[in-house]
Amino acid sequence: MTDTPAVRVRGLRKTYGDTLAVDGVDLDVAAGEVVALLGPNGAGKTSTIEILEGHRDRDAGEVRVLGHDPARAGLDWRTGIGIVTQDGADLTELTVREAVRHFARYYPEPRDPDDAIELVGLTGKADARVRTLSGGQRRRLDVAIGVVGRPRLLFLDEPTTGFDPQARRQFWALIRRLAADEGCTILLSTHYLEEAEALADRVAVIVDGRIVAAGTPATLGGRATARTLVRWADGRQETDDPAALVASLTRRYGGVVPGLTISRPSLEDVYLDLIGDPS
Ligand SMILES: Nc1ncnc2c1ncn2[C@@H]1O[C@H](COP(=O)(O)OP(=O)(O)OP(=O)(O)O)[C@@H](O)[C@H]1O
Repeated sequence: MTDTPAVRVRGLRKTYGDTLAVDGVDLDVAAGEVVALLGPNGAGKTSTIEILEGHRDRDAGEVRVLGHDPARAGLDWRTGIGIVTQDGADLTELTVREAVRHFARYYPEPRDPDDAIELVGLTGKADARVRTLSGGQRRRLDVAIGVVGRPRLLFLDEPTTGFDPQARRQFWALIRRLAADEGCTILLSTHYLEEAEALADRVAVIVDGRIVAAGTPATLGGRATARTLVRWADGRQETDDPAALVASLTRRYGGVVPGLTISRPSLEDVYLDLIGDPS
């Protein structure tokens, strides 16, 4: 990692008419880091990401992406960035290989398009027309297009929507490889808590256009220091010292404690708490 952050955002604001979509977001992403944006529908994740990509204007705030303001940055800057949007481009009549080749031409040192297709597991569909792909296969193509230019910084807006569980695991492996082997910085949004937990060095939770919590998946919202819930066949207790409680239960039962489970709040528990879910 270098000292210059890949992304530095201060006081970002964006309104659409009367809707305040982004309300004073501060965000730093260090070079080489994987950061996940979490938040309910309409929280402002896509608006934030699209401003960082240079695809949307902002109303206020400082934004630096790879050291430049995306609202004014040139072609050189753009070639350092990979983008996977929620919608994807309209490529229906091209084949998968033609589509990836087309985008590879925009970059000075692209990957071999066939390598990018292989990275996302679409080799068997390289000659298929884009319109014939399933939803999950189409999303994989979007990811291939996002990484074909060997970006230093990759934006992924809900990249695994529609993926089957195996495809999601393969995608996670790809993201880890890009981060670990190529030093690629990654900012992604996702609704899958397990995806954030599997991939992100840090997560930021956005609600109503504001970041309400940020931290590592293990520590977000005080998760690491939250009390442990110990449950057994005929009781339950929250405790700071689960080992002592289990030892005393073991003595009480004279051996195996029936129905014993020990749990900390999951990332999903913490997240639902942060977004104010009453259930
Ligand atoms: N082009 C637009 N015109 C008007 N309002 C918009 C536009 N784009 C977004 N909004 C509004 O801005 C708010 C934030 O939307 P945004 O798409 O950034 O949220 P999000 O967190 O990405 O949501 P999701 O998880 O559903 O993708 C929402 O209230 C949305 O309706």
